[in-house]
Amino acid sequence: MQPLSTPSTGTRLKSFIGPRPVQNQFTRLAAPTRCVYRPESVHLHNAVGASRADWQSSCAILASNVFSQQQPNEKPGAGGADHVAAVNGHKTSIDLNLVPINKTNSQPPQQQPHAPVSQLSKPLSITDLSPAPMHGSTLRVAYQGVPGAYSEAAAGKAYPNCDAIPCDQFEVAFQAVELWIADRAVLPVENSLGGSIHRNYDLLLRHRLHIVGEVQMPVHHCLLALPGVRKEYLTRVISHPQALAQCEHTLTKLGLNVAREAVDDTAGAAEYIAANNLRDTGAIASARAADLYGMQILADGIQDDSSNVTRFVMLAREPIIPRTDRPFKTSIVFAHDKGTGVLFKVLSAFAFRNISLRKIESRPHRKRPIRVVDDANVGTAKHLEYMFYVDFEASMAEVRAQNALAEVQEFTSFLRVLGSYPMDMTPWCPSREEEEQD
Ligand SMILES: O=C(O)C(=O)C[C@]1(C(=O)O)C=C[C@@H](O)C=C1
Repeated sequence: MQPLSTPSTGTRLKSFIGPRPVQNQFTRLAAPTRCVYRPESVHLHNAVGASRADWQSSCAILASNVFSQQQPNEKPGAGGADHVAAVNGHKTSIDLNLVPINKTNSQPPQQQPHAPVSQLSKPLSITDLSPAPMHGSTLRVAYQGVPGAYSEAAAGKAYPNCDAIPCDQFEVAFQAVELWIADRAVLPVENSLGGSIHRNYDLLLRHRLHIVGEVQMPVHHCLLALPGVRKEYLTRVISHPQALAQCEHTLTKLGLNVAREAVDDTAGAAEYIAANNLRDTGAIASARAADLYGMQILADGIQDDSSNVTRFVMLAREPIIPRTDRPFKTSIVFAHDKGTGVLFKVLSAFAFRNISLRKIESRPHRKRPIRVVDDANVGTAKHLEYMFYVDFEASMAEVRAQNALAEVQEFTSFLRVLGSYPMDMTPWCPSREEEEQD
């Protein structure tokens, strides 16, 4: 991909979190578009504190899609709602009036209550998942970092030929989409070596964007320095904290006696060294960053594991219509007030429907960090409260997923669907190191 910069700003977007300056590039850009578009920005799902009724209506909207998507012979997962009611002793989704399961599944196709196939609009195609931008030009995709960052490459993989818009913080990328400066954001959520990028989990909850896709990218790190600098001259190595974590052991094995310092992004580290002519400092970044900022590669493939991969999510203002003709993943976040075995019950809502869970993450509940528990015999105890993020392998267009969520709703005080989106099924690409060995 050619070097990209913000088409409209020519520079990286900066945050205006906290007191806003009277005028800067960001506010100048944001103000007119915000007035025009904000009222039209309708969201199916709600942020923290959303009522149950709101969520139910969101779920009902998603549920209505199932009638145009569901194949006549599709059944919910083995051990459907009836089975769950018997095992868990909780109400099934039939009581919640979300999906009339019995009718849908027991009647022959011609008697089903939903629209006949002939009445359906034309089949959805891949372009429905990545609709053309409203303004009719190239899709604008916000990412965190500067050109040469892995996130920029992920934006290019998710949306080939997009205009990638560099942002100096994750939160700015969220804001860029919310304020219509960008059409999408592509942000990292987890890495095979470094684990979850918690900041983005927290931001997903604080903002109202929807996950509309995911891409997984092999991450191949290099140790960069200014031309002529040798490894022995380095006293520190700077990079994104995830990149430092992913190369921790290799840096030691290289015999580098260096301080490790975290900066905002990998390519930004290379840019900083070049801009300040720092001959004692190395950067962990991509080979493309070396090209862009005139750095030399001192060591190639320095990640601790050659199968180092980062998963990115694509975010948009509106959700996509979930489908059943390809593997989908759904991401939810929930909290519960109290109760015994709530987590077990929630997870069993998926297990009994044969829905595989891909990931569970818990984060401290910002609004209620601590709960005081009165226990007459023992005294007052304090528990941390958590938000739970779960990714499961099913589409919200599937009856079994809707029923699972209807049941989860019974146990939780807050539930939000972050997105139902196609899974990245791209065959694994070996890293350059592995290719060379073949
Ligand atoms: O700094 C970058 O280049 C990024 O794109 C960020 C980021 C991350 O946040 O995890 C992305 C992929 C790699 O895992 C390392 C860093």
